[in-house]
Amino acid sequence: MSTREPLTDAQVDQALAALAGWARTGSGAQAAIEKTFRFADYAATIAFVNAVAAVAEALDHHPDLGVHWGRVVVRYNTHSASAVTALDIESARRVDALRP
Ligand SMILES: C[C@H](O)[C@H](O)[C@H]1CNC2=NC(N)=NC(=O)C2=N1
Repeated sequence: MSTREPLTDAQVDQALAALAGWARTGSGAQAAIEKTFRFADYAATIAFVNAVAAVAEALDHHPDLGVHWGRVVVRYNTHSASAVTALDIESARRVDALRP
């Protein structure tokens, strides 16, 4: 199965059980996965954003990012599928791996 095929809400929830801090928002065509990361200062915040951008370019799969002082909200879904897909889950794993 392609990594850009839609996952059901139940499949998304099952995959997220292994990913700390990630949650599904919405369901069906509105489903996305989201996690908030916190940082001690703005420089660390932006360094993380740049690292996430590098992951996104490497996978050709790009999250919505909410960038705030000391806080970044990372949100993935697959636009072309109007769904959460295995590629979103893999992206979440790679973003988690950026943090010690
Ligand atoms: C041409 C390129 O592969 C597509 O536009 C990619 C780029 N990044 C993407 N990112 C996300 N989140 N969903 C997509 O469907 C998507 N499509």
